[in-house]
Amino acid sequence: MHIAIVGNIGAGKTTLANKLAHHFNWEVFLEDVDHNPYLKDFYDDMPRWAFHLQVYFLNSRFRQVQRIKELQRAGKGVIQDRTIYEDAHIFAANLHESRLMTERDYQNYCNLFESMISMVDAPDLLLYLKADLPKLIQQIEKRNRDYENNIKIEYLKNLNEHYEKWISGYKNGKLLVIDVNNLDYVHNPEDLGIVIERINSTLFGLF
Ligand SMILES: Nc1ncnc2c1ncn2[C@@H]1O[C@H](COP(=O)(O)OP(=O)(O)O)[C@@H](O)[C@H]1O
Ligand SMILES: Nc1ncnc2c1ncn2[C@H]1C[C@H](O)[C@@H](COP(=O)(O)O)O1
Repeated sequence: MHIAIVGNIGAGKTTLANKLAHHFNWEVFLEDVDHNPYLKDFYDDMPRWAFHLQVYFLNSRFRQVQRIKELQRAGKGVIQDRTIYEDAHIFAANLHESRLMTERDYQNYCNLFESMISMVDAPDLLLYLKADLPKLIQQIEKRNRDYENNIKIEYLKNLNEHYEKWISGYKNGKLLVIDVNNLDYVHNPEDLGIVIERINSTLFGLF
């Protein structure tokens, strides 16, 4: 079983991924953030570092996909925090549309993505955490990563629009959309229970 959690920056993916991994006793795959050699530079100067960062994330996500396949073959369950689809359909597409990535770099990136995606299996469940801008801003501030302090509201808004468009056309497998605006699974166990019930019901038809 492979559940992938998708959603905008600060939506609560990592927090939920850890909680679900604990609940189901499955492996968790988190994003390569703390050791990412480009992320801080990217936030300082997006046009300069956009392509480098996208290639870095694409490769790290692709490696993750290979490790997830191995675990699945061994019969293990996996929770994944963010997917390779989001790199291309959300972040790279947004950088291109916002003219922060050149046409030439974007086409080069898309060709690379196309070569890789044929070797990627869709998750058994794509769990989209849908959050409005105030919730995202509040949670990004709460997390307080220094390089994210200058993220523009416009950037988050554009990413949210890309998420809505992508999710509305997602046909690769089961999809569960959870509005997290009024959920607090950090402090309220009942809220975590609601999410788990909805996952069980979507995956196994329970409840
Ligand atoms: N539903 C929630 N309610 C309240 N706080 C949350 C919720 N989800 C996440 N948080 C908090 O918001 C911050 C960002 O969450 P995180 O899981 O790192 O988001 P993401 O991985 O999507 O960027 C963390 O400090 C986390 O404790
Ligand atoms: N593909 C990406 N392009 C640009 N930025 C990205 C990409 N994937 C992740 N990020 C950024 C967004 C956040 O600042 C960190 C971690 O993501 P989070 O949603 O907080 O888990 O990396």
